[in-house]
Amino acid sequence: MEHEDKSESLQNLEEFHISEEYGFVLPDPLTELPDYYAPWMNVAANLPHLIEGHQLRREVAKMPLLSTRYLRGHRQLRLARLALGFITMGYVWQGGGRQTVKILPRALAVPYCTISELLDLPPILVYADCVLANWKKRDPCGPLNAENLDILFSFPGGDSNKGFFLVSLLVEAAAAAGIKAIPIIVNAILHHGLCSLETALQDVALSICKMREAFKLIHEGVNPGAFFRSLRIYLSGWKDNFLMPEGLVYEGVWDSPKQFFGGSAAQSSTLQCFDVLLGIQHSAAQGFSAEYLGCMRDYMPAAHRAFIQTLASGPSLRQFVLATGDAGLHAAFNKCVSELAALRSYHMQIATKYITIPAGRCQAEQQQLGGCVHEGTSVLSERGTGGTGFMGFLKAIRDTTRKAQLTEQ
Ligand SMILES: Nc1ccc(Cl)cc1-c1cn[nH]n1
Repeated sequence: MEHEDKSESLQNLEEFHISEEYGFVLPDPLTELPDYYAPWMNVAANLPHLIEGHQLRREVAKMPLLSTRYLRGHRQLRLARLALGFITMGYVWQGGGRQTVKILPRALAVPYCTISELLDLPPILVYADCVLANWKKRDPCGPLNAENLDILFSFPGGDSNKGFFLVSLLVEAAAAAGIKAIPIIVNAILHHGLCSLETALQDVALSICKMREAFKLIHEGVNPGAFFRSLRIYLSGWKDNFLMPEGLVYEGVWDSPKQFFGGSAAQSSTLQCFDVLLGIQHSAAQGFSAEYLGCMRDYMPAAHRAFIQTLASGPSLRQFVLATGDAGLHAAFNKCVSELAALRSYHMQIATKYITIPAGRCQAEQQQLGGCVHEGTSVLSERGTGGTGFMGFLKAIRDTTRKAQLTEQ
């Protein structure tokens, strides 16, 4: 397809399930399903209580095998997937990683895999579930801000769940203005609109700066110990995880166990979108494979994956800016790169506070008291929620981002 055609297809963000106001966030997620699905919704709504009371596995064993035929439309499918995803993670990790299970019962596995196939997403909780679709406004007419938001489902870990998922949501919402500028950028390249291009790049840079500002809310919203000891465990996956070396059997779906990565910020379409826009290509780095980021696209909603792929196959912004030799465009492009690098540096600071430092304390406890509750999950203390060598991963992508600056003309 010629660049012109691609530009046309990128102009209509709605076609890619992207909202001008919310970006990749699912606007106005549903909060209820038809009463037929009450067995799912009741368990998902009471997950922290059921897990802490060691009652979840018993409740799942009682769950009927429900048909997915009464689910209507994208939002009902997303809500059903969200509920089943939370229950699945709770079911697998309720022992904190020490008493893992090998089989997901069919009452969960069959509908979860059916819905996941319809949405072209893996049968494991992903960023698009727990961040992009796990929210509601307290006052529907009110603003999208921390005071007017709540989450739909939680794991054990108290209010830190709400803080973690809602701060991530606000980071994604801050990106909306930058994502909205992408079709303008592509159009400007194809029609040599240098002024509109410079303005659109300034919008992208400002949007990324606002993402970092939103990220700062994590300090008041999330307790490091609650995140490290609890929430993080429930976001873990069963691929490259020594606690579940073979993966998980999805009873009634596949005979052999399957492996899937845990939730990760690498599943954010926003970050991969800005990388593609700016021509930033990440390679292999300590603790994670080069194809990991590519693989994470399979953990994004299909329409968002398609947007990134269409953008990647379009004209190169980097080459265009270089070819113009325009100082204003050069500066605006580099401002986008420096803001993205600053966001990634900040992410490293947050990971240090919420994973590296608590992990060090946990290991010190192990040595002194002979038992840190997470000794069975020590591999995760070296890794982020997505099961990767997380600090090496974060540093590598931050450093690659920094190197993407256009050098002096
Ligand atoms: N913010 C997030 C939100 C959801 C999930 Cl699943 C993962 C993360 C994450 C992991 N590492 N940094 N952020």
